[in-house]
Amino acid sequence: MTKPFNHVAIIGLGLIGGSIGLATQAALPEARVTAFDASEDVRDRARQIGLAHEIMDTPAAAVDGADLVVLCVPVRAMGEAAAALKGALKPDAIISDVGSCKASVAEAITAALPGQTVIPAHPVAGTEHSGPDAGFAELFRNRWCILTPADDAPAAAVGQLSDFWAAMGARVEIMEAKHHDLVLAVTSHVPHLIAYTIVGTASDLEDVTRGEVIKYSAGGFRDFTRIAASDPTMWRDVFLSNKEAVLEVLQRFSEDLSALQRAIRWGDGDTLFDRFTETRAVRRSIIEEGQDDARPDFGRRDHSGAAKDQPPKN
Ligand SMILES: NC(=O)c1ccc[n+]([C@@H]2O[C@H](COP(=O)([O-])OP(=O)(O)OC[C@H]3O[C@@H](n4cnc5c(N)ncnc54)[C@H](O)[C@@H]3O)[C@@H](O)[C@H]2O)c1
Ligand SMILES: O=C(O)C(=O)C[C@]1(C(=O)O)C=C[C@@H](O)C=C1
Repeated sequence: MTKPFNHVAIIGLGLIGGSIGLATQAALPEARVTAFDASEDVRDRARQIGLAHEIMDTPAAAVDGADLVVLCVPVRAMGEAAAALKGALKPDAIISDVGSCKASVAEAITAALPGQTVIPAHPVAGTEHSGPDAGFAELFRNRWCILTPADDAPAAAVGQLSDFWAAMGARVEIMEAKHHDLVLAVTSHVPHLIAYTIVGTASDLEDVTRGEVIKYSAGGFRDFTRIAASDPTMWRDVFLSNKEAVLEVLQRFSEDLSALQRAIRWGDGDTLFDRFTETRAVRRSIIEEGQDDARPDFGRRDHSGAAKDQPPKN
């Protein structure tokens, strides 16, 4: 176990920043937690619900004296958020982030803060909700947090950040940034694009079906609508920042979709049956790994902060 951080500063107090604020106060009671958000409304709300010990009105005040700074803003705002900290940081402060893609974010933060130790991270945990009221302390429990340090990153700093995320309840993995971006394009980014597409297509078809699409939506379509309700700013930024990997995975996806289309056209039941058998096995292995708690009702909070539902047992 490395030395825990004495003072954690959070920039951006939405779902992820707010959850880190709550989880840090719960898991590391000795640490001081300060924060800043660019929106005055968010800062006011964050003070009311206690997302940090102190919410400051400037980014410089929030990071003053901090030994860990976590940037929790949309990925294309990371460079600007980092630049706003210039001159206000302790020289030995570790700068991290939670962005959903890593190569472009690492580049932007490192360019904005030359000479500072930057260790990018991505907690692979979230919901379709955003904003300060969406945060909850248990979000990271038993979920992966992927760190993508540069080759020359100080091992002690990587160890300290790993221990911080372990204290948040996460399982920590180290990965190369470009590899992270390809893996997440497959497991998170393209699935979101597919959800946005099918829900958009169904909504366009409403003209033809006169309200029946929404009325009879159940099961599969409902699951897609949950994902397609995710924050537009966050996801616009993810697709534009992880363009190369997303386009590569989409190319493969459209070839596979064409193969299924062809099987349907030619009545090739074996191809369909074999594919669906393979995909069922993927689902079962995810459940066996215990990675199935991001489902629709798990982790939602009512206004008192109490959990509404627990994950159903499989
Ligand atoms: N939502 C998820 O499921 C999820 C999961 C893992 C990682 N992430 C990543 O976490 C980051 C934050 O996502 P979120 O879901 O918490 O978003 P969110 O919309 O809930 O919160 C983002 C906050 O950042 C603030 N902000 C924007 N620009 C700023 C700036 N320059 N300085 C200070 N504050 C600024 C906004 O006012 C907002 O309150 C993103 O990079 C996203 O890719 C999201
Ligand atoms: O559970 C959800 O709603 C999510 O979308 C979470 C999810 C994901 O795709 O797994 C979304 C983006 C993040 O970068 C990490 C996690």
